[in-house]
Amino acid sequence: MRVEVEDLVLRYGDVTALDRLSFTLEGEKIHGLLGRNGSGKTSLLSVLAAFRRQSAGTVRIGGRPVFENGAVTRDVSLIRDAGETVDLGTAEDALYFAEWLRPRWDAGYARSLMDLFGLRPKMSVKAMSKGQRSAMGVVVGLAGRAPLTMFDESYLGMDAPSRRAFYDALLADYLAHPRTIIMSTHLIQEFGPLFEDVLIIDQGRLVAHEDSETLLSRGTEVIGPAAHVEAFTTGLTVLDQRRLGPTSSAMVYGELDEAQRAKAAAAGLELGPVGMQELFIHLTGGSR
Ligand SMILES: Nc1ncnc2c1ncn2[C@@H]1O[C@H](COP(=O)(O)OP(=O)(O)OP(=O)(O)O)[C@@H](O)[C@H]1O
Repeated sequence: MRVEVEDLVLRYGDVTALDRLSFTLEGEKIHGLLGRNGSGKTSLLSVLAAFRRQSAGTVRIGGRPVFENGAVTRDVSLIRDAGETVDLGTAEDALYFAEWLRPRWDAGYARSLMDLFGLRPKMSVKAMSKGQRSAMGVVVGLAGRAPLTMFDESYLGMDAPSRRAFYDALLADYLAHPRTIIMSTHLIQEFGPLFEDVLIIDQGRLVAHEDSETLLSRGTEVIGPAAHVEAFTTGLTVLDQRRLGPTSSAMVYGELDEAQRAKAAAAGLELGPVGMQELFIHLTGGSR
């Protein structure tokens, strides 16, 4: 599902939550949406799902405007952090309601996901714990198979085994039924390996949009004798530096060319990868 966002602005009174965002998502991929608290992730997903109308700019999904357009919103699903179910009735009622709203609903798959997360059909939705509500949301999001499916920190309250189950189920179902998935998360180390493409926003603006491989290739860890590390990294963007006795390690940002790699090898330096989380911290300005 093609998602085109152009000069998107969303204001809440005096607060500009999205500030002229532009990007295009193409093909069926799992996209990671990363940003610090208050950076505008929920605001962006809410506009894509037509829960909110933008203040300015355009949003097209599958080439069509999304707001108040039932033909498009049927194909779009946003699961927010506390799940996406009404507080009335039982889990079974919630599934019935979800099926009614979602044309690609797979009832058998929904039942098997309920089992996976230990949810019983007769459970009252109101009495569910935070993690159970999130799991219920994940069931609705996955079994709905919407061509554009978005999860906004949908795992909140879920324990580590349940999050792992969500990760595995999402990946398996995406491979069996490719679709466009956007997932916002603060758990970058945990969910980062799922992302083929990453969008990073900060204060309502886009600071990076790249495939994960390219993004990761911009960071390198340089390890070796302190004086050699220092000489090698002079003039480079150093994100972080640590020293342990005579050895030092520096994290540098920016792709290294062949000549630089050869120079590092000649100086006895080891070059290694940097994690997505470190790059994210750098791109969004470190501590404020
Ligand atoms: N209903 C609202 N009314 C007024 N301001 C709002 C409203 N919702 C969000 N904001 C503001 O808009 C900005 C973006 O908020 P948003 O919830 O989109 O961020 P987020 O990236 O999802 O944050 P988090 O990671 O903390 O969930 C923030 O400054 C927030 O205070």
